[in-house]
Amino acid sequence: MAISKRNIRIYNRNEVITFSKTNEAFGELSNMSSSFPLFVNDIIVPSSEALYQAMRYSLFPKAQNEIIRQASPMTAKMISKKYNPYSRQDWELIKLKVMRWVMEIKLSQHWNKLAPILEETGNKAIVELSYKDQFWGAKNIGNNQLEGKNALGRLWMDLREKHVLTNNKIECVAPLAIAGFRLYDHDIDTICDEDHFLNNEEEGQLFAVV
Ligand SMILES: Nc1nc(O)c(N)c(N[C@@H]2O[C@H](COP(=O)(O)O)[C@@H](O)[C@H]2O)n1
Repeated sequence: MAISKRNIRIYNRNEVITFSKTNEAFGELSNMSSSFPLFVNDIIVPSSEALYQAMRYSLFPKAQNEIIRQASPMTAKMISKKYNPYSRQDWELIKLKVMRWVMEIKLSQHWNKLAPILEETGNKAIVELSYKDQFWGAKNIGNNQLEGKNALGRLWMDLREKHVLTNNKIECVAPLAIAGFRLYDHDIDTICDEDHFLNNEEEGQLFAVV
């Protein structure tokens, strides 16, 4: 799909942190990672990709359910494609806000894993390296240059600056003020990190007392 030239960035590949495949360096930052399930309205959503795609159909619970049932983030995206004609009409206008909301939940609920990874990126630009997606990522244009809007990388950089570098953990994520922002026919609650996902050390301590 052609994208407007506004907000396009060019990065020198040698000067930035890139992520692409989930099993490679910084792959945790990809929405295609299945290691970061999310907890929304008492529902476990297997990946950030599934949550983002499900919100595209926030008035169509059947599509949401089929997307959220997928353990594989890529399959969730593929299932979502099938329902594209039933997308929210305002999707192109709200999708960046929705992605930001999803990423805040991911960072908040997996702070112990993700904050150190974002810290490790220092003050370098973070870029989602893509073969074709110049909206969410940037692609190789030769001469060690990457070109794209890199929306996902830029959202991570903003979260890094506002929360990680200032050690300002996100405790609660408010729902977006968007009409019909619903999951399975219910309004979305403010989502507070109540340790739904204990890390191994915390789990060990819990079991040690009983
Ligand atoms: N692995 C992968 N393959 C693609 O073909 C992609 N376009 C992406 N990008 C990710 O897809 C999500 C956005 O989906 P929409 O194009 O808005 O439906 C987002 O998670 C991108 O990071 N990844």
